[in-house]
Amino acid sequence: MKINHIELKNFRNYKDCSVDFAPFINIFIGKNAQGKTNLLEAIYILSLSKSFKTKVIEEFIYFNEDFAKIHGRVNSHEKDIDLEVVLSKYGKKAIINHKEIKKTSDYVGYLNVVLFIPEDLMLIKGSPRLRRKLMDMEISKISPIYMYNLNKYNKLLKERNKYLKMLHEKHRRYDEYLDVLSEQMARLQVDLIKKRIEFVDLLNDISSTMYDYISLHKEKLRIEYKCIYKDLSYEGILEKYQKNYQRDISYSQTVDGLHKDDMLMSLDDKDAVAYASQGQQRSIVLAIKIGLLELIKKEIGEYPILLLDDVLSELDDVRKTKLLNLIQGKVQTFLTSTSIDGVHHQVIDMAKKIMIEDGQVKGESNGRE
Ligand SMILES: Nc1ncnc2c1ncn2[C@@H]1O[C@H](COP(=O)(O)OP(=O)(O)OP(=O)(O)O)[C@@H](O)[C@H]1O
Repeated sequence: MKINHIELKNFRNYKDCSVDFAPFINIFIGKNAQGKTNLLEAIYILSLSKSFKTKVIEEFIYFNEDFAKIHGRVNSHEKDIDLEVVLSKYGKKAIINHKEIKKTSDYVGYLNVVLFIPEDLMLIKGSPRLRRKLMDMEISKISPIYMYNLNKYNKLLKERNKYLKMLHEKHRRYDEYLDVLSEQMARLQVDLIKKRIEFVDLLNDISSTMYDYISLHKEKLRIEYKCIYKDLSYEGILEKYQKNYQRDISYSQTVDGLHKDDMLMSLDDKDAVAYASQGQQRSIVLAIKIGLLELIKKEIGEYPILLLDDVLSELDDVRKTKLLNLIQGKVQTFLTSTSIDGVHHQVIDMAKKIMIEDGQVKGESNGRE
């Protein structure tokens, strides 16, 4: 999978911009605050119709303009595809081959990306919400039905919490409507959790091998799904809900569910949250990101594209070299950097360099020029 070309209109600090990309490594080079990350963000939005930075649409639109447009030409499974996202005060429009797509789950999947940003280092020691977000995002890329059912589950969860709050405030006991919501949530969770477990098992297989390579065979990485339920059948999940109706009403909250699950990581069976050093955390995140590239390739038959925002400066020379070796000649990669002066690797030498200055492409060069 490759993105060959992008055009931006009124997107962030780009008034009008059009760039062709190289099939493997593209580096956006420029001083701070010139628009390198904005260009990466545009590719990301083209992929998922949402950003990794904000949900506020106005922030994407060039100051004082009415709309922003991102258009890209993608090649996937040897077919050319036109993707377009238009952002305005009326909302967001996602378009494939000039046809508007209403459901996000129908749009996602034509351009798959794996993103690696410095904040991802929080994945190990940060809140479980970050790890759930990673699982949900990545499974959604390979399974539109997962994304569709997860959205349904999240809507039901919101509705159930609102209802619990009302019951609590009016000092009422559970009723049939709470039964209906609980049944629907239990039914959806059976498949959603199964899919998460399958995904984490696969990620564990691939990422533990990657970790072994990155860490020079020092420790063994293990990733496991941590589920709140012991019995994963529909009846088992529903019974747990029914047993805890009174507790949920008094907390005005659905205490159990996949929205509380987690992904556990350990090194030589020691919990990474408690014991992993900074360097080990970097290696785990790197192993997970490379693992995701391989996992997506396994599921859909093509490598996704890789977006690295300011990541080279976060990695030491050994990890940098390992990463560049692994993606060399396989994965179309976009990276941002203020300078590549200190980075010595043939991947960097051969890359397409795109100079960014004040929301404009000020120069392009290929290879060793
Ligand atoms: N809606 C917008 N309209 C115009 N300019 C914007 C808009 N949103 C962001 N910008 C500008 O974009 C610039 C930031 O761009 P970006 O985050 O891509 O920088 P960068 O080149 O990646 O820098 P760094 O190296 O510091 O990360 C800022 O100058 C900001 O004011």
